[in-house]
Amino acid sequence: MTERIDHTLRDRWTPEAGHLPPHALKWLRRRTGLDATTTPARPPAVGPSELSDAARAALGEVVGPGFVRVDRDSRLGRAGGLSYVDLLRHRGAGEPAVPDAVVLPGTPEQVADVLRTCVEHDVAVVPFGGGTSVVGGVDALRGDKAAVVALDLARLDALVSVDPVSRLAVLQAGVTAPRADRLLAPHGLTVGHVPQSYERATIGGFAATRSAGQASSGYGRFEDVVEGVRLATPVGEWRLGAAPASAAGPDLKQLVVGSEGVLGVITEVALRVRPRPRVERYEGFVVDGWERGVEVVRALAQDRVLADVTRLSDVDETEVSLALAGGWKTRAVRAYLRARGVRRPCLLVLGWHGRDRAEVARGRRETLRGHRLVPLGTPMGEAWRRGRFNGPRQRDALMEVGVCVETLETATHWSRIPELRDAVRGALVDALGRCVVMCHISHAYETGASLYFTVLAARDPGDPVGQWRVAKAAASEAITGLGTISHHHAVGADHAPYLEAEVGALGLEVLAAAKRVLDPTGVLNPGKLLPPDRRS
Ligand SMILES: Cc1cc2nc3c(=O)[nH]c(=O)nc-3n(C[C@H](O)[C@H](O)[C@H](O)COP(=O)(O)OP(=O)(O)OC[C@H]3O[C@@H](n4cnc5c(N)ncnc54)[C@H](O)[C@@H]3O)c2cc1C
Repeated sequence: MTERIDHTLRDRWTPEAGHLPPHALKWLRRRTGLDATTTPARPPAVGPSELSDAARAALGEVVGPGFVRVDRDSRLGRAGGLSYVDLLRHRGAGEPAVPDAVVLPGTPEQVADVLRTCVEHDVAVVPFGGGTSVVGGVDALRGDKAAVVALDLARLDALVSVDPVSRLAVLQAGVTAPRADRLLAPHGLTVGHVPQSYERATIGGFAATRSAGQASSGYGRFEDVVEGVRLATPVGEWRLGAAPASAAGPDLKQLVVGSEGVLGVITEVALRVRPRPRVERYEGFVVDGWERGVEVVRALAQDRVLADVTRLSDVDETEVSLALAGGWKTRAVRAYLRARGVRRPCLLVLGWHGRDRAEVARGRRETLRGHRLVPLGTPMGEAWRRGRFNGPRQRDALMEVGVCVETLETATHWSRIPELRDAVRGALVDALGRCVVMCHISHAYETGASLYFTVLAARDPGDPVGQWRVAKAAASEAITGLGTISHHHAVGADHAPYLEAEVGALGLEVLAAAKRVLDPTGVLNPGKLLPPDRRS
């Protein structure tokens, strides 16, 4: 293994502290009423491991004793994901659920043996990839089991095979996204999957959550690029994906993709890969008004000429981007937009990938044909590309100064986009009072699009977790019936109560039946995906 993510860092994204410039702080005070008094972080309490000596010894026999860890840092480092509430818990507001041990198998066969051992010893198993879940997907819940372990897949980090003729690559589940690109680069290939959690998230995690990357318009969502899966379950191994397309019954592979570790542990994924683009071009444009912007993106999607990256910010998100950037360039952009008569600027970032300049130019021409957009040029597009992984660092900086900052997402059909956006915005504002709610579309389809919300409010120092829980519940209620409870963050523990409204009681029965077959004793990821009364 050539690299490891430092999972001990759970109260922020990276070791480097984030930084907010004074003008941004001033703007935040004005818009949210923030007074910037913060409660100092305190490390959470960690109780003793409840894994029995017999279970620990048996797991040690499978993976080697050094790969069963019960020390405080290892356990705390796999306690929960990286949502705002997770970060709060690791700063001392509420207690994270801490696994009794961390188990690090080195091969798919060891994963299968770990599962059998956990069944024998009544131990719950939480599959853990990059640990970037923002929906409670890796919360160390034990359900009705005697103990719970985090099954960290970091050692499954190899490129298994490449078939350049078929453009297929098989990667082990613990390979992180940057490592996948590095492993495929010598073959001239890429997965093209670039979510904002790119730096930490894994191939297995993407498959388990039906992730969507920033270039999903060009490369597809993750489930579109999964050609096959290898799944370890307590009752045996399951391999799926014999051909590029098949009429051999329902697509069972898609039952595994998105199963969030409740049906089995994905150990390998066969991926449809593409030639690495040699040329990438990103440009910024402005559209006057959100409604107009939505019309443009819908037309691009329905005419099948979306750029590989297509991202439309609403007026508030555009305002925040400009306010946080500050400086003379921002003032110049504002003056330019005023001069062009733009009253409600909405930033549209478009990015094209291709083998050469000619291909990129062709794609650009097709996208822009017939649309009158106000150009901001490549500097604005490039600035977005450079900063596209900065969100989590900005979140750390905002948390440092006492901001409640979180995101949530959904998707719906074009005809319902205005209603859904208004409903979610309204619910968040009602719950939080003075706050900033921003929204963007970054995944568009012929029939609809995702809506991604970012919320900024002054943190309630008395009950920060409760403050967000109330707002999140209000937003989830608003989404129910209008859109999906998750376009790409998945269900986890947080959205499980809302799944029935989306897939129906029969849908839950089908999932529960699959779980009874593959995980009869219910050791796999208790409390996730299926609501509590449907798990067994
Ligand atoms: C700052 C930030 C930005 C994000 N941006 C995006 C984005 O742009 N697009 C997007 O789609 N998501 C995004 N996410 C959410 C998250 O990164 C994705 O859900 C990602 O797919 C999770 O990958 P992971 O390896 O970290 O999985 P984990 O968080 O470790 O696990 C996620 C779920 O999958 C299960 N799981 C993990 N590995 C396996 C396996 N091998 N077999 C079976 N089950 C498994 C876990 O038990 C858990 O339920 C973001 C998260 C953060 C914190």
